[in-house]
Amino acid sequence: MRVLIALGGNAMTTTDGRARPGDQIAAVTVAMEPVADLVAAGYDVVLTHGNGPQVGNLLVKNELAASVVPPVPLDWCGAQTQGTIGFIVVNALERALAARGVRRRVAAVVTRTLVDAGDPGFARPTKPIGRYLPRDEAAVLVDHGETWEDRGERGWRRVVASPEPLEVLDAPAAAALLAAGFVVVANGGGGIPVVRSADGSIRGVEAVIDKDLGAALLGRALGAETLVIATDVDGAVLGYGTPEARQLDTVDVATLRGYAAEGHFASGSMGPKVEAACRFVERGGRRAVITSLTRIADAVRDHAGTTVLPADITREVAGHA
Ligand SMILES: Nc1ncnc2c1ncn2[C@@H]1O[C@H](COP(=O)(O)OP(=O)(O)O)[C@@H](O)[C@H]1O
Ligand SMILES: NC(=O)OP(=O)(O)O
Repeated sequence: MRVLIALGGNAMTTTDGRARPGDQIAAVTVAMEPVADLVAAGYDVVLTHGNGPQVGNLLVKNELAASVVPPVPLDWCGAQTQGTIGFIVVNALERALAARGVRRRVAAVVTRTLVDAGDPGFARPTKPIGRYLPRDEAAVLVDHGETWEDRGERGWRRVVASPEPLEVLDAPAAAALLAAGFVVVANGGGGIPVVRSADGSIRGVEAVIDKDLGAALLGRALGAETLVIATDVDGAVLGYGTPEARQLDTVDVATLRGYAAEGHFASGSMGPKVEAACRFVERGGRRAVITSLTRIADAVRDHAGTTVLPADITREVAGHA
């Protein structure tokens, strides 16, 4: 069975979102344990990952150093995070597989994802990236022309353009590596956003694609049956942060979309995960699961977190807070 596992960028760092190298390696090392168990058990695993904290940090470095070295565009920063995160995921997974006596090669693919140059997302930044700052520090950067948003108790966060992913252009390369027996890491950070010019050529555009929406697209392109969206909470919660909070257990797409329309899932965090789970299932995936990093193996083998199924298979089963 082919499974696509999407690792959250925030879940691969620490709660302060600072993404120190040691924290990232430690978190990825832990995350690869259940992944290695699944590969060892014969599951056909594809990995993708977020890059929100990392691409935001890179952008800051880039801007601070602009007077010394030439700045690079945001899509280059995205490509660089695919390289770095892919590197630590490949190292950690190969190590975990070797510890289990499993001889499998792991490869990370630099992956471009097509977007529409006219996407309204370019005019209205929605994707939170980088570190959290207190309101007064964010206000200074807003005065310098950046867009920042109040993200609740953790503070303010910079937001950038996030167009809809239309096609994972390098999915065929990932498919060829899978067919050759590799475990594949692909479409990190939702893919490097690119547009197609009138002459057919491809060029990068400055944006950060939502990795969960990218994962839904990649999952279907590669024929995955199950999508697991692994993050830092156990599942999608109704009334999140209120005394009435209730985690969804098993839910069909139509019911889940209804809850989304009622505003239960925050934009830029749980909202796109819910949308990605719905799209994956609507486009032929068997099931999508939103759960925590520690429950990846349970989600694939059995049941964990919030499971989203096609409308004709299920109705909501009451969960717990
Ligand atoms: N309704 C909700 N149910 C659960 N989590 C929610 C909800 N609304 C917002 N969240 C937030 O979504 C976060 C996970 O999304 P995000 O930070 O983007 O994760 P990742 O970086 O792992 O992709 C959780 O830490 C939680 O604070
Ligand atoms: N690109 C992206 O969605 O990254 P995060 O999951 O880290 O926010």
